[in-house]
Amino acid sequence: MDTGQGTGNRILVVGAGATGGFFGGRLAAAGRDVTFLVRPHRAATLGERGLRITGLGERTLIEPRLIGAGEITQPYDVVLLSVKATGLAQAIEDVAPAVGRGTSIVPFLNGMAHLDALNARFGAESVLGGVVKVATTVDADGDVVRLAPMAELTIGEQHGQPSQRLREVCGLLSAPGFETAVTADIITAMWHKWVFIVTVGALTCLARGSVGEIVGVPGGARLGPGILAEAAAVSAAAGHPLPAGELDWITEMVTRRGSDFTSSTYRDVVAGQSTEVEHVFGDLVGRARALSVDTPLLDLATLQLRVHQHRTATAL
Ligand SMILES: NC(=O)C1=CN([C@@H]2O[C@H](COP(=O)(O)OP(=O)(O)OC[C@H]3O[C@@H](n4cnc5c(N)ncnc54)[C@H](OP(=O)(O)O)[C@@H]3O)[C@@H](O)[C@H]2O)C=CC1
Ligand SMILES: CC(C)(CO)C(=O)C(=O)O
Repeated sequence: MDTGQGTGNRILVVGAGATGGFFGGRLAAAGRDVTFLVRPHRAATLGERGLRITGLGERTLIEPRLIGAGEITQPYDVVLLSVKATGLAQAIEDVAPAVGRGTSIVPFLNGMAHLDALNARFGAESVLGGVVKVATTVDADGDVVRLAPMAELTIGEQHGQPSQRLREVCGLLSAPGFETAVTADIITAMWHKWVFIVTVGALTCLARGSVGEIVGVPGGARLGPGILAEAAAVSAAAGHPLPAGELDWITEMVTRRGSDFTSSTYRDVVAGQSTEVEHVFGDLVGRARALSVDTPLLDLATLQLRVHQHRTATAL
C-alpha cells in the first residue's frame, strides 16, 4: 500500500453523513480512491446535489462515487465506519463483503463498545481504534455543515504496538483540511474522548441549554465539573486516568461564560431525534456499576435520555 491512487488504496466510507461525508469528502477532494457505501435515500440526495461541505465560509462540491449494500464485489483496503451506534449492527452486515484479510477498519464512533462488536465479527487484527474530533452536522438539504474549525483523526493499533500498516493507513488517510495522527494508546484516547462527550452531553441535556446559558445561572457552573468528576472516575477505574491538563481543558469547556457550545446529543433531543444513549451513556454507567463507581448525575442524564429514546421510538 502506498499513498497514491489505485489498487491497494481503495477506501470505503460506510455512511456519508456528518463525519463520513466530511472526512471522506476531504479525502476524495485530495484525489484518494474513495467510495461511499450509502442507503437509497442518501444515494438519491448525493446523486442529485453531489456531496457538499459548507459552513465556516467553505463551499466544497464533490461528485462522490457511491455503492449500495449488495453491490460490493471485492474487499477494500481501508473501511471508514462512520455510522451512528444505532446503525452499527446493520452496517456491520452490509460492509462484510468489503472486509478481506488485508482490510483495516477505522471506526469513527464515540464510545467503546463498537470495538467489541467489530472485533467479534471481523477479528481484532482487522480493526484499528479511531478518534475523530470534528463538529459537523447534516442540514435539511443533505449538505455536510461544519460547526467549528477543529478537524482531527487519530488512529492506532488496539494492541498499542507500532506497525507498518498503521503508518500506511495514516498516510492514506492524510489530506488537506484535517490533521491525521497515530497514537500508541488509542484505547486511552478513545476513553478520554468518551469522557468529554458524556460530560458535555449530560451537562447540556440535564440543564437543557448551552454552556453559557447554564453557567450564567446560580449553581450552573458547578454542574459541568460535577459530571466530569464522575466520568473521569469511571475512566480512571477502567485504567485510563485523565491527565490534569486534559481535566483542566474539559473543565474550561464546560464552565466558559457566554459560550454557545452545546452537544450533538442535546441538539438531537431538541430536534426530537433519537440519540446514541445506550452506546454513549448507558454503556458508561453500566461500566461504572461494574467498577463500583457512583455516577448519580450520569445516571440521571441516562434516564432522561432513555425516556426521550422511548418516546421517539414509540412515536414512529
Ligand atoms: N458529527 C460529529 O460532529 C461527530 C460525530 N461523532 C460520532 O461519529 C459517529 C457518526 O456520527 P455522524 O457522522 O454525526 O452521524 P450521521 O447520522 O450524520 O451519519 C451517519 C450516516 O450513516 C449512514 N448509515 C447508517 N447505516 C448505514 C448503512 N447500513 N449503510 C450505509 N450508510 C449507513 C446514515 O445514512 P442514512 O441517511 O441512510 O440513515 C448517515 O448518513 C457517531 O458515533 C458520532 O457520535 C464523533 C465526533 C464528532
Ligand atoms: C462535542 C463534539 C462536537 C466534539 O466532537 C461532539 O462530537 C458531540 O457533541 O457529540
